[in-house]
Amino acid sequence: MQGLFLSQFGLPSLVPCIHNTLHTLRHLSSFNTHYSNLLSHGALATSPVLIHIRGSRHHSLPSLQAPVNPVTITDMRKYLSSRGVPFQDGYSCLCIASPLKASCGDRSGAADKRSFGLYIDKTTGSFLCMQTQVQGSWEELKEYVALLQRDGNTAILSPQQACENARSLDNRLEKEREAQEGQKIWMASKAFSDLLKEESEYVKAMFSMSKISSATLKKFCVKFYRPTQSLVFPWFSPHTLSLKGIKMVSVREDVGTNNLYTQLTLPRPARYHNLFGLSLIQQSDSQVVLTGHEVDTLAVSQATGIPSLTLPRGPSCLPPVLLPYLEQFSKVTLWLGKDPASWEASRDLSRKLGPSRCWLVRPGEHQPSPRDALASRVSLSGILRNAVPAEPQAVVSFRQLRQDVLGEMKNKDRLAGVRWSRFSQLNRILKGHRKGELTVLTGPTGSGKTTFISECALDLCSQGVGTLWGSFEISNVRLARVMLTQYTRSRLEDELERQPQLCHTWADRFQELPLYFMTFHGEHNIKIVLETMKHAVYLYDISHVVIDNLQFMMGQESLHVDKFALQDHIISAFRQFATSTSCHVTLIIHPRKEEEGSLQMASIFGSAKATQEADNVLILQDWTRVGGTGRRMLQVVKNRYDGEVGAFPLEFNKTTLSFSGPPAKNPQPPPKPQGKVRGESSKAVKKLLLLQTRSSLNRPNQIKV
Ligand SMILES: Nc1ncnc2c1ncn2[C@@H]1O[C@H](COP(=O)(O)OP(=O)(O)OP(=O)(O)O)[C@@H](O)[C@H]1O
Repeated sequence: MQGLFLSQFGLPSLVPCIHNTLHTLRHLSSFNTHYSNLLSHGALATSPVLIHIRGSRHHSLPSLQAPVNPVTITDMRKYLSSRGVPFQDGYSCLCIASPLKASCGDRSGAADKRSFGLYIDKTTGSFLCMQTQVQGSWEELKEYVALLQRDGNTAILSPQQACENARSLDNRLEKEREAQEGQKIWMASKAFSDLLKEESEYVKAMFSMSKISSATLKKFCVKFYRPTQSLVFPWFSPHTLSLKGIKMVSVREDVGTNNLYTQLTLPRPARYHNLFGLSLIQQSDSQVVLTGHEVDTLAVSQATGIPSLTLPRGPSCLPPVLLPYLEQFSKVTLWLGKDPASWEASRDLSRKLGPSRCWLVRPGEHQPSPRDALASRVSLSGILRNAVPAEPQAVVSFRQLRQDVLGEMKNKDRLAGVRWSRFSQLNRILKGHRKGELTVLTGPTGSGKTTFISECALDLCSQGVGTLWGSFEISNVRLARVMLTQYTRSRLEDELERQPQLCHTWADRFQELPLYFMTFHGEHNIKIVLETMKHAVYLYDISHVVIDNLQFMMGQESLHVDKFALQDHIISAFRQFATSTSCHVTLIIHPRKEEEGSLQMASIFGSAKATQEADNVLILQDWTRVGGTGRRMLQVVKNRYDGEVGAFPLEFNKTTLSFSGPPAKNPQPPPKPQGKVRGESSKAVKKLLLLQTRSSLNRPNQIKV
């Protein structure tokens, strides 16, 4: 699967490397063949997550260290013009008549002009042919164009060729397996019209969508799967209208009035590229409302009649492969939720979509989420009319800033950023991890800087913060091994022999984290690193980049360049990157020299530029150096957000390689990711359970999910 990602987007220097990590662990404790047998006989493939791992385990990683050779929009335009290929300049894509053609005709009759275009992503050059669904890199597209011009004809692909063009056999089989599972669940799910009235009402209440009419649910083909009490949202191919996948959302009762929901997609999230509602879009539609949740789309559509689509993985992620489907809209309104994080996300996503056509709904007391607005009878059309343009203005008055200022005052805590779950003392001082900031960490050689920042970043990543590592000093495999140990809070290598299944269950969960690694090792040029970071932000919605460490970017430059000036230049570049992409950058910098006593702000290598540009400066103090007991202390010496500084002790645990909390006595697999939903439904869950036990409904055969 990782291979698909890489070839698909032509960015081979970003690889999730859990495969290698397990490989290393396996060697460490002479991992036996028993586990492989279990896998090949499918004994572990009881859940979609395991299916995914089973498939990916057999893949070999693509070649690392391939050069990043980004193509610019100017290059693309020039190339197409020089080849005499007419193109349309869209918002985020260039559109050409596709040189590819599927050998099977369009069977649905639903195809329109849009379906025959080939869309080229203006940022990456990767393309998507709507009719054949072939995706590829800019280089591959150039090959197709050359082929077309040589033969003077359209390149005819069979559907199978089309599939194989972008996917390995393993990948295809895995995908087909997932699709079959999805199909089974879909077939066993009930349309709302087939539920008893009482049951239908309770299900709606359970999912806080009492005001969503049955007609709307029918229009969007939403179903209910009784065995797991889940809403099932379909993913239809916009071209053939066949079922490509599903998203299941389930509610679990929580203490108090809140419920927890779990979400599962088939295919799994990395491949779930559904814009829910796309099959209902007409060619003539020129405006759309983008939401972060399916029920919000139902609410918008029902209350306003305006076409609405849901992002596949919540408010903060828009895979670029979906951009071609949004090209037809000259007005896109982003209404992603009711919290400040959704507001930030909408501003970030508007950059991808082209800000000139984007309008943003600012969350506020009178502007809740679409689902809540419908429930409390607030006019959704009115809220949409209040949307503000996303295009930044050069000069503004307080009148335009007023809402933002008041919003910041009201949501002070939430704006402080994502809070660490493992480092409460860091929350006390820094308040949270905020987008667009630059953090500098220093500490004596070997004091544990990498280990500490690895745990901090992992903590955030586990909460959904897309993270990209640039580990220039230690290999990605070693780093991922440290992270996996920190994630499980146990020595997994000791468990591999006794409980291989448990280890792989942990690895499965770890693999689902939004975590990526640059494959640069040793010294590298800052320009290439920055280019890779920019691409990662665009492709994977990364919001935290860790660079370990700055010194590895210095050696590539000419010997004649002044070292301090060079470092200043690199720091400015990272600062600018953080600001322009809204991405947090954490930069490890070695201290100036081995100084006696504890380190100070001035101990950081180079001029004062690093500490001037940084929003946060952290020092990992080694107490042994000042006659202490060997413990470490983290000192926050700069905090631009609210000025609070301070220090707290860090206790290192050698078993778990962690600076936080005790080791797990019996490591258990972590719970699946969960989120909170409104509390309307706790009672409804109980009632539904009662109703289902009492009623004489015939339950379909349970399918193991
Ligand atoms: N507080 C600690 N006490 C003892 N060992 C530690 C501590 N913190 C980290 N280590 C161990 O020390 C080794 C080096 O740690 P790490 O690579 O994190 O240090 P570093 O400061 O990043 O090193 P460098 O200066 O070379 O970049 C690792 O094996 C790690 O497990």
